Amino acid sequence: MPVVRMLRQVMGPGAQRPACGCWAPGPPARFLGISPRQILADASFHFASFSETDHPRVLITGGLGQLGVGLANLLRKRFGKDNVILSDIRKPPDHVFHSGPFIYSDILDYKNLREIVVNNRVTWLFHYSALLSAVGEANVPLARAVNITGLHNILDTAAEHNVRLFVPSTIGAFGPTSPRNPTPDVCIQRPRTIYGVSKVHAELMGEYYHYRYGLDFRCLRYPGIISANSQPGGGTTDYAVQIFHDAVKHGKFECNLEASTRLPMMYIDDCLRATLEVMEAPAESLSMRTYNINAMSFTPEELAQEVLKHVPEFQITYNVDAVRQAIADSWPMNFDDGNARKDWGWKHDFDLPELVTTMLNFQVPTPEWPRPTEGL
Ligand SMILES: NC(=O)c1ccc[n+]([C@@H]2O[C@H](COP(=O)([O-])OP(=O)(O)OC[C@H]3O[C@@H](n4cnc5c(N)ncnc54)[C@H](O)[C@@H]3O)[C@@H](O)[C@H]2O)c1
Ligand SMILES: C[C@@H](O)[C@H](N)C(=O)O
Repeated sequence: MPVVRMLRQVMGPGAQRPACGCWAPGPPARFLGISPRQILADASFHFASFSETDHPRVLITGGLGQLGVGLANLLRKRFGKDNVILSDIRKPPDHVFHSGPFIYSDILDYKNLREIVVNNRVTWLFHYSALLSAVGEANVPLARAVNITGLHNILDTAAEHNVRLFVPSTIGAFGPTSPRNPTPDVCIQRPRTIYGVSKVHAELMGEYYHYRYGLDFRCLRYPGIISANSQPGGGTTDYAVQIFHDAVKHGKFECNLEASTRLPMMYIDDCLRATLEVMEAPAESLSMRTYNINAMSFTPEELAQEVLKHVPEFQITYNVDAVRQAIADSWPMNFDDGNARKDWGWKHDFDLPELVTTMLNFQVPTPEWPRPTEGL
């Protein structure tokens, strides 16, 4: 069988005529380096996998960060424990290792990625590996490798094996010349961090692979995400997580952003639900492939006022970190997510008062009120 015909079988008819109606003559050149024998083996594997199960077979990269374990919990409830594989380059804690499949995966290792996708018959991939805004500025070469080269490996693997791909973007994909209040889906994007540049690159490359090769690419721009039982990975919005721990433990908090710095934020349960909802949305409902999502927007001062309602002795002081402040000053203050609400029915559950109550309840579990399972 000619190589091109076999590749079309692997990628399916959607690969030839994507939603845009343009013709996608074939996969990227890297695919054509595969031997025909290998393609044949992979092709029969795919056909078997689609007929065997209604549930997607999921891989999460970078799954041991702030968001990945919560996402795995949510998806395992929905699709079954064994259908969701968490992966990372770090060693998982015991409770994560025993909660479902976990494997080592370095997204910079293209061959290993392909093996994982083929051997596990992966049909959905959530690509969470990244260096966030502040740690990215501290190590630009590593951020460039992980966030850009790693993304290329993911895109090629997903396109080659007909995998539906979710890549999160961020408020950090906008910059000082973007409209900031509110920031619409489509506007000027000239971020000034390597993190932001890599995320704009991811948005554009994913959309390009969609139109050119039929890749089922879906992307949400997340606000700063707030979670109680997972630590943030070195971003500009991390203060909005740490404040709750310090309020309960010490009754005070030293903030590394100025009191008036307004940023869009979201509770983790809303973020993970949005992620599942956009992945399950019918393709016809998606007028775009990259959407803003939003829930609330506040300053450190406003957050502190809300905390004060629950912790009357709470005090906030400010010791501004120049790097984080410059980043925050270039980001959106409010996010316009009207398209997500219109196209696939996005609706957040948590506003600021519910967020603060929930976060503080997590910090002080009582015997009568068992700790809820976050991210489910
Ligand atoms: N948390 C937020 O507030 C937020 C907001 C917007 C977007 N996002 C996006 O969501 C995704 C997940 O965010 P997070 O907060 O969980 O990030 P995180 O920094 O907490 O976790 C990232 C994970 O990637 C892993 N990683 C690093 N290099 C890797 C490599 N070479 N191969 C495989 N894994 C590697 C790390 O070990 C880490 O566990 C990221 O893409 C991030 O940009 C997060
Ligand atoms: C906003 C988001 O992308 C991340 N929390 C950061 O601050 O870098």
